[in-house]
Amino acid sequence: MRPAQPSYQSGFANHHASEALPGALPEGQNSPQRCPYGLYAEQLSGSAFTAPRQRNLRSWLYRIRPSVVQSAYHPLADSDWVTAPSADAAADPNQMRWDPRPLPEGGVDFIDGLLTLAVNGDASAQQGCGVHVYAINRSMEQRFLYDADGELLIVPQQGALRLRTELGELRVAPGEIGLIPRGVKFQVRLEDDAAARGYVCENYGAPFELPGLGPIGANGLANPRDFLTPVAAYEDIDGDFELVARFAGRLWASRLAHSPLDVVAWHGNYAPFKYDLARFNTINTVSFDHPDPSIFTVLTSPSDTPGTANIDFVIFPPRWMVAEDTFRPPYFHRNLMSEFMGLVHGEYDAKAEGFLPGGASLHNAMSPHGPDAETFEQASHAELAPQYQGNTLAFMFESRYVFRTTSAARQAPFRQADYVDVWAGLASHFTPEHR
Ligand SMILES: O=C(O)Cc1cc(O)ccc1O
Ligand SMILES: [Fe+2]
Repeated sequence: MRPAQPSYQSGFANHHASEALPGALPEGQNSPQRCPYGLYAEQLSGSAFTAPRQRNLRSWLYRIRPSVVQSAYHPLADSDWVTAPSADAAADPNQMRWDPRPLPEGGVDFIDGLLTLAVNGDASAQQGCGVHVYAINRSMEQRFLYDADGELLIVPQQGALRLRTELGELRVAPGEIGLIPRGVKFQVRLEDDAAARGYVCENYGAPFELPGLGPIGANGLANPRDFLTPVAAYEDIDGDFELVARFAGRLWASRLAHSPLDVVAWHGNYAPFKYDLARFNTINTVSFDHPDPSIFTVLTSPSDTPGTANIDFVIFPPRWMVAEDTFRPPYFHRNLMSEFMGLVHGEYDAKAEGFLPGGASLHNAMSPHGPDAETFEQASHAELAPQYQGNTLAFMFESRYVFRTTSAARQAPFRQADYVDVWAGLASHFTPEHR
């Protein structure tokens, strides 16, 4: 009943309808007295009932057993997963950078393999996010996870993942992203490779949505139809299963005697999705100067202040550089917003070396950053022919809230202690006697 290769329905936050058995979806209503095939109806609400229609999120799930059929929750031991606010997390204006986190030894699954680098805001207040890196070499078999604290934006860097969710299955490979909405039960399996690594933005705030396009017009950036949501798929298996809940910054576990992936049909607009970042319609200057990276926004989680995101998810994809008489790489910068960056593959145009695929950097509010000395030197003298920058895929989680790093991030052996020195070679070239 569960597919070898997943099938998808297209469209961002569409009102989808899907059934794995013919006629499993009730017609014309949500809660008939008796559901087809003896299924139970269960609503999953991703917004307040009274959220405005454009922001209202919910799906109706038709499942073999309702989710209440589980044991009591009991707390699990703490892991490397940290949630804001946390006494362990410290605000620090220092620019920070990390090498790729090493892949694990022994069997480590997605829950155990999640390590938090930074958090901001307050999960219980539905503000801010957690930034994690996962490094795993084991599939989740008998255990499942849901996150009550936020949605999970998963950015694989190495190794494809199979995200098996209540609402169907997604295959997400490096160069793609996957999103698991708050509360959706799922498990992560390794698809082809023995190990996998990537980044996760655990968004405590408003769910990610497509940014407004303003003068760009009706099309461009991430187009809605390229977002893919799974079709319904279920398994009817008895056994000993663990359902792990992330709740208010702790892990809890409940036991089930059946697989929680027992949703035979569902309809609604609250569902997981994937997106291939290669589908991003990149828009940039064809004249001069370096536009602000907001032109590369894939998804935004708005805050209560217009235009000032809880988190923007921004990518730096392959693109042509054609700007004339321009310093082409990212400019020197101090920003109200705080910038966490990762690299999926290739090179990032502001950093000649040291920012590696699987690595990360953090430039907190108003901390200066920008091209390293070598990049500045090269780009100041480069011949400005049209140039295709093909070997690159970087991304940024940009937030209005200062990122607080975990002690594990600050003390990590893979942290680059000397990062600030990448700018030390920027000497004065000031020549008052020559323009
Ligand atoms: O590398 C960075 O810091 C991100 C970034 C990229 C860019 O093109 C312009 C500004 C900016 O902060
Ligand atoms: Fe910046």
